[in-house]
Amino acid sequence: MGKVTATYLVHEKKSDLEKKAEGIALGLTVGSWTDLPQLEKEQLQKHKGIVEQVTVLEEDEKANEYLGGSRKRGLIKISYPSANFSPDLPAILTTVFGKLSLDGEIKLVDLELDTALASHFPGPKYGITGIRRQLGVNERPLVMSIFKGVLGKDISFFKEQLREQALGGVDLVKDDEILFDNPLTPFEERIKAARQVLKETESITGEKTLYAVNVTGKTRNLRDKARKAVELGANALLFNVLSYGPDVLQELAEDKEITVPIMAHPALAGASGSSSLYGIRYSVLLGKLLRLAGADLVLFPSPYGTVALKHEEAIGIAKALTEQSGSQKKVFPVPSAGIHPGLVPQLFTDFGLDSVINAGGGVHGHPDGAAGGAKAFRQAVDAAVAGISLEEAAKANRELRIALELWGGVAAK
Ligand SMILES: CSCCC(=O)C(=O)COP(=O)(O)O
Ligand SMILES: [Mg+2]
Repeated sequence: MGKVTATYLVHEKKSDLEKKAEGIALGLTVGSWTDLPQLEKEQLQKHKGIVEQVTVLEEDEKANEYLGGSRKRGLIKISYPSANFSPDLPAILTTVFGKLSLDGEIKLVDLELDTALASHFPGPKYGITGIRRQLGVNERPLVMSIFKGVLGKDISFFKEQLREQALGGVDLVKDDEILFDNPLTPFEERIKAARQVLKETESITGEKTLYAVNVTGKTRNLRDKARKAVELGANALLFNVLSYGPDVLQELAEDKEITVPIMAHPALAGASGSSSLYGIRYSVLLGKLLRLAGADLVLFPSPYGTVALKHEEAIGIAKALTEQSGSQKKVFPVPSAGIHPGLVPQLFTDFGLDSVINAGGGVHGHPDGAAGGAKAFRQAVDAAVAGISLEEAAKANRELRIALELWGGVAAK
């Protein structure tokens, strides 16, 4: 019989951790157990949660101080039989962390699906290899930029900004996640305009650029909107996955007519992932779950910029996206937020060749404009891959030199 196994970090005031674990395993499955007649116990056996492991950890002084008293701390691992739920993310999440997420100091820190259950989640359609194949770029991290300041501007502004970014040499350009359908830059117009601009820039640079259009609006319209985007020539989609739920992403990712990579934005993730006591660990929320749901690229805050995650958390997300996981394709990690060319060597050290360097302000804020900003990033990436320091590379690369003068450089640790 198949199963899903969840690991929780608990800070427990009252019971010992073994008792707590047994309470969860029963409470989330068959409920009360001990008072039932033998026959009923046997019938329920196949539905009962199993406590797989309880690991007692040292108490955390900071957590105790915050919670106002001593707490037993530990990891509890419980498996839930597949007989209890249908093979979809809403059912799995409700089983392992539905009511439980409301029950005191408990955080979901890992989730493992056995092979039978995982077979219901094909994962990314394209992943790292598929996207590299589309772009014809294999030897370096990709560079992505973000439209900025488009709100209140019309389609000619959008086209000009796209042209600059693409001429500077970025591999992908994405809408900002806060750009929704609007009269000045309507969804379909953006796609058509991008198609025309990127055809022109490719004829100049010889390089392909993907544009990820933000698929937004009511859930009931998303699939048709995404299909229409593809029909109009969109070559990637951006999706605010947590505003809708991972199952909605899965619906888009598995649709046979949606034949372009999907980029997942982490908007709202902090509400579930930022606490050390509650919620869902980022490596599960933005890593495992989004890979299961079929994201081809996942954005998350890097450890360095304006909105920063702890180093181990950012690495944990990237690991969940890229480690071997059955037959699922690997997903591009996109560490983001406040990124400038001076951070590239450190990002390359942390996230490696198979990652995407992504920036908005760090491209548009360049004194030479977005084209200069994009060039500075490409120069920094080439230097990092060649093992040349940014200072050395800046001697021969004007745009990089200007960027370093403005934002500084950070030597990789
Ligand atoms: C919080 S990760 C997503 C990054 C993002 O959407 C963004 O707009 C970053 O812009 P920046 O100017 O900080 O590069
Ligand atoms: Mg943004």
